[in-house]
Amino acid sequence: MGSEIVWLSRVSKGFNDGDKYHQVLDDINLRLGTADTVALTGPSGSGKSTLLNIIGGFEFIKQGQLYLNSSNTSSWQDKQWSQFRRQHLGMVFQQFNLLTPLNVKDNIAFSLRLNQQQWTPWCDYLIEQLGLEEVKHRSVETLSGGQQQRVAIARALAHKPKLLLADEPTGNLDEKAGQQVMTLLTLLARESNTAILMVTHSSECAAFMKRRWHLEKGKIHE
Ligand SMILES: Nc1ncnc2c1ncn2[C@@H]1O[C@H](COP(=O)(O)OP(=O)(O)OP(=O)(O)O)[C@@H](O)[C@H]1O
Repeated sequence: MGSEIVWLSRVSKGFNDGDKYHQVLDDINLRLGTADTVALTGPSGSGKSTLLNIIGGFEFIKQGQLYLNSSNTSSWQDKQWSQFRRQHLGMVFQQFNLLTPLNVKDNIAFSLRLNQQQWTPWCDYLIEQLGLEEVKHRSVETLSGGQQQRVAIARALAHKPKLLLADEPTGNLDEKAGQQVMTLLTLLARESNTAILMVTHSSECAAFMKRRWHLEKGKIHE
């Protein structure tokens, strides 16, 4: 084993669909190294979100092994999963899961506090770079979809995670904002050695990542 942050070995996953079994991932092997950046593409329903959910511990596997930070997760209990997520994982999913009574700054500060971390100049930098300066004291429920997406991105990056899982992180953004987000993500990967696995349908966004994985019919092609 090398310095992978994520290693999947012979992972299969499927779901029962009525009386049929639908195989989504078929004997997948993949490695994501420190500071690796990967664009994950594939047709709708090919299993991209399922793969992210497995790596984040939201879907469990019965076949194959998942190693995170060189540790085999098959023996992990809830405690280890929450510790890994708090300390090392940033997630931007299609639903932003923001805390709606709170304002922008408090949403970011709340997730830092969960991990006993303080607000740092990096957080101010994120707010500025993501164009959230003017709305930072506004309740997130009053923001547009694109603004909420940028808050979700700031929150996911605030603790400089080792691994960022992002599902269409620029889906609600216009081209300029999308490019700014991609520039930020690449900067983060370089500065903090963060590995990024990002689902995207945009070839412009995919071009910011070093590698590309295409998922189709249960298999990953690089
Ligand atoms: N919890 C679940 N129970 C049953 N089937 C599921 C579950 N999660 C995913 N699936 C099925 O697994 C397949 C892959 O879904 P997934 O959401 O991972 O695809 P995707 O590539 O992310 O799609 P999209 O690009 O449309 O978001 C789909 O056929 C979906 O219906």
